[in-house]
Amino acid sequence: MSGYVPMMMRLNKKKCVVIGGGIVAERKVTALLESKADVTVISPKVTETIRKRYEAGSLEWKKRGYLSGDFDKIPFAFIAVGNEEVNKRCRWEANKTNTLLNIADQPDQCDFMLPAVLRQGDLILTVCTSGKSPMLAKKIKQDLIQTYGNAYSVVVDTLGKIRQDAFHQIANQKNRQEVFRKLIYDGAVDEALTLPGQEVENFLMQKYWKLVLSAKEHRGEKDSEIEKKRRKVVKKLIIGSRGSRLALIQAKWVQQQLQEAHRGLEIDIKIIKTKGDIILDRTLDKVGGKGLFVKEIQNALFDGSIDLAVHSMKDVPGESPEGLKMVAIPEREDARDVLVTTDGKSWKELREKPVIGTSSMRRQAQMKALRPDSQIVPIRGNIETRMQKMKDQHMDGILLAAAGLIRSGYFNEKHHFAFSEEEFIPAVGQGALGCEIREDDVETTRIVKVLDDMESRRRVEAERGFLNHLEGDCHVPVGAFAWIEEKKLTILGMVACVETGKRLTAFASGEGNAEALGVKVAEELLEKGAASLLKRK
Ligand SMILES: C[C@@]1(CC(=O)O)c2cc3[nH]c(cc4nc(cc5[nH]c(cc(n2)[C@H]1CCC(=O)O)[C@@](C)(CC(=O)O)[C@@H]5CCC(=O)O)C(CC(=O)O)=C4CCC(=O)O)c(CCC(=O)O)c3CC(=O)O
Ligand SMILES: NC(=O)C1=CN([C@@H]2O[C@H](COP(=O)(O)OP(=O)(O)OC[C@H]3O[C@@H](n4cnc5c(N)ncnc54)[C@H](O)[C@@H]3O)[C@@H](O)[C@H]2O)C=CC1
Repeated sequence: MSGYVPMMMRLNKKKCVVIGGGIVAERKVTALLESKADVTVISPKVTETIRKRYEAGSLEWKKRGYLSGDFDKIPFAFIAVGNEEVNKRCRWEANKTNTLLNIADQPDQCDFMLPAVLRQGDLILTVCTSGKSPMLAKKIKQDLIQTYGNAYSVVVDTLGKIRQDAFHQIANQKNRQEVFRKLIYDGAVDEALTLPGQEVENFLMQKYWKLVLSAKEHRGEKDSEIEKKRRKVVKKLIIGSRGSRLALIQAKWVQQQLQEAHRGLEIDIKIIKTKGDIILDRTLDKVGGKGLFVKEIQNALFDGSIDLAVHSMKDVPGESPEGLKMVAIPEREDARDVLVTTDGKSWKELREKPVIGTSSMRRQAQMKALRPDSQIVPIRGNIETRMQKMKDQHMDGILLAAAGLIRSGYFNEKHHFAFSEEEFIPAVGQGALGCEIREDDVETTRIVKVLDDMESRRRVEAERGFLNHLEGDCHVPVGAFAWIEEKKLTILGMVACVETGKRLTAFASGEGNAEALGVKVAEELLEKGAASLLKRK
């Protein structure tokens, strides 16, 4: 038997008549209702399920046998009576009314037949044996579940979003298809299928954005006038940043990355002043230290004066407040701490009783752990001020974050000794930036999401899970460092004592939820007695 055209049909409100009310009719009715067809069942008796659907008002039921005239203005009819005489009359009438017919017990008289169906969300796999062996069709469908499991539903959904976006991003059809081809044939989809469900979308989006970016770079693509018109017009974006040199460097980096990803997008940087007088009139007095600049910039997001805030994740305490979200954690910079001296000594080579400048409890405690003889002096201000103070006050060294030095263009191996992350555990989120926006700002989400780096995000999430669980803040020497090797996330957490320099550490590895892994390490530290160190503020 041949000559079939497989079609996906949407029966929305189309009139369909089902003659017969047995178990086979019931199966057809179920399929029809799923497609929102306007169903009439004609049968003296019906199954329990059909009756319930009738009572619920989902279908019409004519409690009688088939009568000629039943197909009047009916485009589709299903006969499941099991009576050759009835089949014959139906076939004859359907030819006159141009009704397409399915006869459950006479494949050779069918205009169309129903396949066995496997659905994974919007992925629909159908199997048909052209009437030769419906049971085999059912078996093949069941076998297909092994290969096309649940995960496909998310993959299909995500590819759908990507494809929609690509129509805006990539005007040229060939280039667009090349991006799809790379995602689908070169392993990205296969890899996505091995990930936990909640990570699939993020993973594929990353791959997609990277392809879009590199394709544009390689071609040095220029928009033709027509392409420009086709491209969706995006509004101007305003990034909010603190005014320090480093903060501005970070904001400008984000600005540049976004402009590369979305040609023609206008982006301005607005400096948010962090003066005490502005703060006082907004009842922010209770938020101390680091949280202060973050809060102010978040307020600018809330009142709409900026669209995007660029934070150093190290400065962001706890979760985003309700109404805001950290939409992207870009690829993380070096997370290590650095000993800055005039001649690049390591901590071992420092003279006896070295004078070291730092105001961080975490750095102080760890310096004490390495060099119990060191004398810590407080030092504040931005990178430039601190380096100047080191010279003016003849300190032996100061402790700074590598990321800040690198971003500011100061890092120099001759003067700087970078600790390994294990010997000197970094602050939570050190070296990572966070892009925060209003939660309901769909357009900015779309624009900024391109910067999100899944690995960096997972690492930071683990570290923050750890910190939040300990309820640590900048007054307690807490540190954590997470890294990923062959998809496996490992986090090393630490709580230290400022006076003794004693460090308590714990670590855990896993592939599941990053935040939970951080919490696990925090729990372990609490069991080891971290609580007493945390209380001593
Ligand atoms: C021509 C067709 C017309 C149509 O109905 O559209 C048709 C006709 C007939 N089916 C019969 C029997 C069975 N049908 C099933 C099951 C299904 N039958 C379906 C479709 C079709 N069945 C169309 C062809 C599709 C194709 O060739 O692939 C499925 C795929 C879709 C659906 O109906 O929704 C659904 C699986 C749903 C699922 O995936 O679960 C089972 C198994 C079971 O129920 O477990 C049996 C018993 C075993 C056996 O006989 O093989 C008989 C003989 C009746 C008798 O012996 O008296 C006839 C008439 C004949 O062949 O003469
Ligand atoms: N296509 C398929 O997937 C399958 C088809 N079949 C065949 O389909 C037919 C129906 O199977 P079942 O639902 O199990 O049978 P069934 O005997 O349970 O149902 C027949 C239904 O038709 C109704 N009926 C009887 N005379 C009628 C008339 N003149 N007008 C309207 N309705 C009438 C009955 O009240 C009953 O509800 C059988 O011939 C069976 O061999 C069986 C299995 C699968």
